[in-house]
Amino acid sequence: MSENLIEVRGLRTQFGSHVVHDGLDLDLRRGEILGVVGGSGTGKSVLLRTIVGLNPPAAGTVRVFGQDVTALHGAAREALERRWGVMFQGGALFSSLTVRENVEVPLRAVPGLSPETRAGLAELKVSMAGLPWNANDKYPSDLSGGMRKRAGLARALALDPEIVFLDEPTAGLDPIGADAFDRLIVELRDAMDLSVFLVTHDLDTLHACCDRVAVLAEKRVLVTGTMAEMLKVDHPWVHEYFHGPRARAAIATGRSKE
Ligand SMILES: Nc1ncnc2c1ncn2[C@@H]1O[C@H](COP(=O)(O)OP(=O)(O)OP(=O)(O)O)[C@@H](O)[C@H]1O
Repeated sequence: MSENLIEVRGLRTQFGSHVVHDGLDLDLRRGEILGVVGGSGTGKSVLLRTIVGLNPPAAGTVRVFGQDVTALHGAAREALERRWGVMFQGGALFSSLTVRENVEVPLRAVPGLSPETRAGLAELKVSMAGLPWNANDKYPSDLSGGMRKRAGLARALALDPEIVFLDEPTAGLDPIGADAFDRLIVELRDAMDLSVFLVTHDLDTLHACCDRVAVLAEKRVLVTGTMAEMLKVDHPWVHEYFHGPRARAAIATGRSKE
């Protein structure tokens, strides 16, 4: 059985009296691309933010690489954070920095890197994210939405992470751009031995990339499994999502892993 890099157990998250998650369990296995889906507002982004320690849970445990995220502080916490990269929705780039400088931000935490080495490493990640050489000196405002997402991905890869968190990477992309991004995710997973936590609404992405899917509903992970297993789940939202017209269109494109 493969090792779990992330283990969430009995998670409760809430804002005031608004309970977002209650009794949520989730695993991310080493080497897999896990798609996290659910209706709008079911707490996919909050779950991502909670796992990376940006949102303290009200109850439950979040273990990443076997360590309790909420219990670590200082240097131990920073060391853990260096083992993952996050691509937030919209890229979350610094608008006053060029693409290269944005990717250099996480590298500044690495002691002993000369400015030239840091710039070289950043340029390598920009290239791995599929951006042309001349993108390095551009500002986020000079880039298309798809290029901004690739720049956000390059920054997430800056420290050679073991886990990458992607929040709706294909949202807002045209179908060709989204297709290319899906392929890039799989290529990078294979090339860099990544494990990927991927929040998405995009059924094409689930078909093209994901080894397993976790469905958020009723404040928890209602079901986890392969796409084939999702088709057999007898729950109204899950059935509608995986059998609706968009699901049929995604299957018809023939990009399915299976
Ligand atoms: N900082 C916050 N303060 C208060 N409520 C919040 C905060 N962040 C998120 N929420 C609420 O938590 C719920 C889940 O939000 P979240 O963004 O995780 O949903 P989502 O499943 O990612 O939605 P979508 O698919 O629309 O992006 C929403 O009702 C949202 O309003």
